[in-house]
Amino acid sequence: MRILKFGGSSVGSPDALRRVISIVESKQKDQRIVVVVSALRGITDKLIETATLASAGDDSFEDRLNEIDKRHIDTINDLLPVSKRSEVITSFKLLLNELQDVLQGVSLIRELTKKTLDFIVGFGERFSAQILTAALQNQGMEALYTDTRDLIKTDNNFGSARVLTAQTFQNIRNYLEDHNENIVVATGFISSTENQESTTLGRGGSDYTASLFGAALEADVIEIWTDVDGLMTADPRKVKNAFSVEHASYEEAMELSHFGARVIYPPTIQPALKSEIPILIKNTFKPEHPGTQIKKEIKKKGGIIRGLSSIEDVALITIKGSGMIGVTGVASRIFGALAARNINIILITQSSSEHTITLAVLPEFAADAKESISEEFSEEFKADIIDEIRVENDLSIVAVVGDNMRQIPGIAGRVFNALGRNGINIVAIAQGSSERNISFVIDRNNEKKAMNTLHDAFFLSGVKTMNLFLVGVGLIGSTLLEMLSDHAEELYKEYQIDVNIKGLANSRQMLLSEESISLSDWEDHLGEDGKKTNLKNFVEEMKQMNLPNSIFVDCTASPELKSFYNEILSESISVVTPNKLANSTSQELFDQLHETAKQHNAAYKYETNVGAGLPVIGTLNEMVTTGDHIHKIEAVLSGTLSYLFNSFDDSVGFSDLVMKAKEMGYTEPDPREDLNGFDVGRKLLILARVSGYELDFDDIDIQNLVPEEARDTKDIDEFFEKLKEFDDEFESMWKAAADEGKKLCYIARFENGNAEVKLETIASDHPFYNLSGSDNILAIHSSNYDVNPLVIKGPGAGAKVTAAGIISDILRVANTKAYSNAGF
Ligand SMILES: NC(=O)c1ccc[n+]([C@@H]2O[C@H](COP(=O)([O-])OP(=O)(O)OC[C@H]3O[C@@H](n4cnc5c(N)ncnc54)[C@H](O)[C@@H]3O)[C@@H](O)[C@H]2O)c1
Ligand SMILES: N[C@@H](CCO)C(=O)O
Ligand code: NA
Repeated sequence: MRILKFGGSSVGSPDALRRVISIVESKQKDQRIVVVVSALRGITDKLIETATLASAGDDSFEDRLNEIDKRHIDTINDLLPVSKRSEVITSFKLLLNELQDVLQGVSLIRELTKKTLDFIVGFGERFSAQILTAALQNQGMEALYTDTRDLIKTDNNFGSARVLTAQTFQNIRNYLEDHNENIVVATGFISSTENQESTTLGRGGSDYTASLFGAALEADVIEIWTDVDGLMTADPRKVKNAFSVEHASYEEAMELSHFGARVIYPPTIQPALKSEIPILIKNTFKPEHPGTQIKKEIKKKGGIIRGLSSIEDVALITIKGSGMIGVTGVASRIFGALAARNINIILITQSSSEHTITLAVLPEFAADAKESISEEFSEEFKADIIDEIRVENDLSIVAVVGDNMRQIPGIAGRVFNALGRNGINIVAIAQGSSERNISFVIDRNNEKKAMNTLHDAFFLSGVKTMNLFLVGVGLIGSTLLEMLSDHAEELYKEYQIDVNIKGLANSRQMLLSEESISLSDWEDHLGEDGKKTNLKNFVEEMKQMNLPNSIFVDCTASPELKSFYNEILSESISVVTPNKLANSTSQELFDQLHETAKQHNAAYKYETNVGAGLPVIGTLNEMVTTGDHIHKIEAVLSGTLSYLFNSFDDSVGFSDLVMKAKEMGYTEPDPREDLNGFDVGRKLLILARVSGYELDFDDIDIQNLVPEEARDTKDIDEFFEKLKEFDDEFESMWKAAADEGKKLCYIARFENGNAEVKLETIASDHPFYNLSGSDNILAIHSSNYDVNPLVIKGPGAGAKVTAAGIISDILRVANTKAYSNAGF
């Protein structure tokens, strides 16, 4: 014996119904089956709406009724050949007339009791079961229409009646004995009292019906057919990466359902659980998918955590008082007081000192709950044993669920570590008494973020989803996007990192999107869907999106962005930047950004500030944190200037060479920044600060190579024109050096707190003499590198090397930030 239950979506359209028919056909061949059906999708709601309109005396309830009529007639016409229609249409119309009479009555007396509403909504299942029965018969199957109000008996708690199980089970067994049909088509959701008054089984009622049949008939399995692949690891509307689990225990399924997983509701499992009948969740639209099997004992495989669930909106009530210490029965008195008002406690925690008890309830019960507790403890209030009962709103509960959690220590630690790394503050924690769940209360606006963070941490076997917000899509920014696109697969395979672009901006337009922005046609997307750029709004929207593992990338050369970094880092959003301006203004800002990053578990990475992709900042950091002392740094830090002096000969003018450097992507957007030594000065300043020295830009002695007359040129074109006039001057400078077998070299030097950047003439025995192309070189003298300095050398400018350096920073953030799933 097998029970099959089809929910509203499975009988939502004639096409869906045809699928149901073929599933039923394949199952009934070698055994008897019970098919439980819900109303056609949307019909239950429509019936409620119709009844409500009628009770308000609004005649438009007739229109709704006509819609209900048409929907069913259309379904019948679509499913059955003309010759078979009249019989089922006749019985449908009879039912519809009955419904119309009741509605008319409701409309006349302007009153809709729960009892009447139960009677009215029950029509949905009666309609659908009749139609399905006729359609199965039409395919040559032996199907029997069954009105379950004759079998399932309840008390008279209309709206959500309690089942009288013994009598119900007996009725079901007798019924199946008295009939021979191979397929029993039963109306889900509906039942009746012993006086034959219609009742309904409440939320998830049709599942309950199926479960009752299963238990009564000791079925081999209860199959719940729906429109998803089974019980999911999390609500897929909240967690994009959620997937269906193959197995779950009854308890796990209930814990997950308790917190709102919509596939199955707790009471519906009870009868099956008691009789240990397996439940199979299947997808009507993908019958080949294995779905989820729910049974008593599940093999201890497939992870510790079964799933995550959440309640989006709860209120927290905290009862505080020193007098509660050691007083027994406080908790049970609270339970009693709330139970007396039918208030369900979702979660309860007690601080270890027992000074406070915190409990969560649905927000609509908060005021009532506070009142009932105040009344219960009025004496204690007077005696100052209890000082305060506080209500907090706009909170969510997230629960991590899994049977195996009991045996494995440290799950709670992992949970809170992952949340902490994403700046999610926890208001209260409770380990369920079953030890199958750890629940915690957080701000409501962090719910989705927390779910995604934990899902990544526990289910994605190491895959880290990084969310990027990129401002600046010029040379470096667009090269970064191109490289991310080219290497996406590799990043995923080799590093288990999934990079998603969630925001883009240039100086004109900006675009933020919950859907990841395509790496291949971001340009069109930004152009077509972008809004006018406003950095404040960009940052605000990014914060609102509140995604886990977010990184803000500044690929502009603009001084504007640095003022947002601190705010961004305080939101636990990491910052990765090739833009040097934040680190090279005040020492105060430099210190503040590092401090904020530390405080909020965010990363602040700027390896490409110096030497593009060369590992300069990382190396210095490593040296300093391992206790080394940096004494002196001597370096060539400008890719542009290195290139200019390495490539100079008499075949090309200096200004043309600068133009070439710009075309090669070595220069700053404004090449005057390279030639005036500011770019190098900034880099030296950053190196000194990273080495632990306090220094300001003004402390650096900088030699400006831009001729006086070309400094205040109004734009870059005019600058190049002016610069041309000095080609001869630069050439003779170069010639003078070359004649002596020497080279020009723009050197940055930091020693004993003194910093200078200037053009020098170096001989062939100088270690910097053999540089080529855009090479940078650094000689770092420290306590550990005493005799010979540590030398770092290589290409120090260019779009590709810089973008690669930014990707390395992103990988570093991913590795420190997203909590990987290694070992679980
Ligand atoms: N070229 C290199 O080798 C190299 C190496 C290391 C670091 N960098 C740094 O990379 C950064 C980017 O350089 P680039 O050559 O790509 O510059 P670019 O001029 O080509 O691009 C800058 C981008 O930033 C945008 N932008 C500018 N101001 C903005 C604002 N206020 N708001 C929003 N968007 C704004 C522009 O629209 C453009 O998309 C610079 O800070 C540079 O110092 C470059
Ligand atoms: N304009 C810079 C880019 C690297 O920061 C240079 O030439 O070195
Ligand atoms: Na670097």
